[in-house]
Amino acid sequence: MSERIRVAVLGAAGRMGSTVVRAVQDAPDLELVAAVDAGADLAAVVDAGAQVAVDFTVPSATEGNVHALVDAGVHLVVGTTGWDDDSLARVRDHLADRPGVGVLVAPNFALGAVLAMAFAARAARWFESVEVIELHHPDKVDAPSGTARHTASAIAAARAAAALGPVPDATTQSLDGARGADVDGVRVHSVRLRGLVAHEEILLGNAGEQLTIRHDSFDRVSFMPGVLLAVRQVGARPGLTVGLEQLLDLA
Ligand SMILES: NC(=O)C1=CN([C@@H]2O[C@H](COP(=O)(O)OP(=O)(O)OC[C@H]3O[C@@H](n4cnc5c(N)ncnc54)[C@H](O)[C@@H]3O)[C@@H](O)[C@H]2O)C=CC1
Ligand SMILES: O=C(O)C1=N[C@H](C(=O)O)C[C@H](O)C1
Repeated sequence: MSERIRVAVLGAAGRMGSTVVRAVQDAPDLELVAAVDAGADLAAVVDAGAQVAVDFTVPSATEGNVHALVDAGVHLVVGTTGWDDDSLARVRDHLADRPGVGVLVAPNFALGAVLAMAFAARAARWFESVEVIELHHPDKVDAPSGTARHTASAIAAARAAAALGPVPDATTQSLDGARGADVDGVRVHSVRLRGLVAHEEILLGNAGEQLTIRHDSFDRVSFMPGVLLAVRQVGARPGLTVGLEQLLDLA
């Protein structure tokens, strides 16, 4: 058997990080060499000889982790949310000075969620109306979800490419937030409910018909095949890759 990929997990005590630790330990071609959480020195990751680090931390920490480990020549798989065009551009610029290092940032590693986003973007040009609803556990720290932002942006881009006008909406809000957040002209609604894990619905409407695309992650194991795929491939993808769809022939 060829050499195992040496993997570090950042945020290892968290809901996702602890699930990734188990998945890496169970994968015969991967070796867990470091599992760190808040307060740990990232030098431990480098000293352990990690080739790939997986980051499931918090939006306020993830970009700093990425820059520090890119400097050390470690490839990164990032699932933490909070990324925007500016922070992604900073990583892209940094990677231009570190040829050979790869960073993959994906808002959702569940294969069904990635497919739902792709289907929604494909369908968007054929519908007058569209709204996105994301539903999560109440311990989630951010809203809207990274997945919902990514979904809405892709839908907006597809609508723009098809020269569709704005989504019709004659409503005046009598209470702020009643119509959800506006992501590139697409309304996004966030539900937080005990018992949920991670769910998304894309509603597409035309006169007399509705298409609903829904994805449910009932358990965090749903994210693991995508995370492990990214760990295995990121070293062969220098530069910045955004979205697991890039690895699934869906982009
Ligand atoms: N891309 C995807 O498929 C998914 C992404 N997520 C995202 O992953 C992130 C983590 O989610 P959860 O695991 O539910 O959160 P969590 O709160 O359970 O875990 C976060 C962990 O990161 C640790 N942490 C904080 N700062 C750190 C630092 N500087 N270095 C190392 N560890 C640090 C915390 O102590 C905690 O243990 C969120 O942004 C969430 O939206 C969650 C599920 C799937
Ligand atoms: O915090 C979560 O749980 C999740 N976060 C990601 C997001 O914000 O899109 C992915 C998934 O929805 C679970």
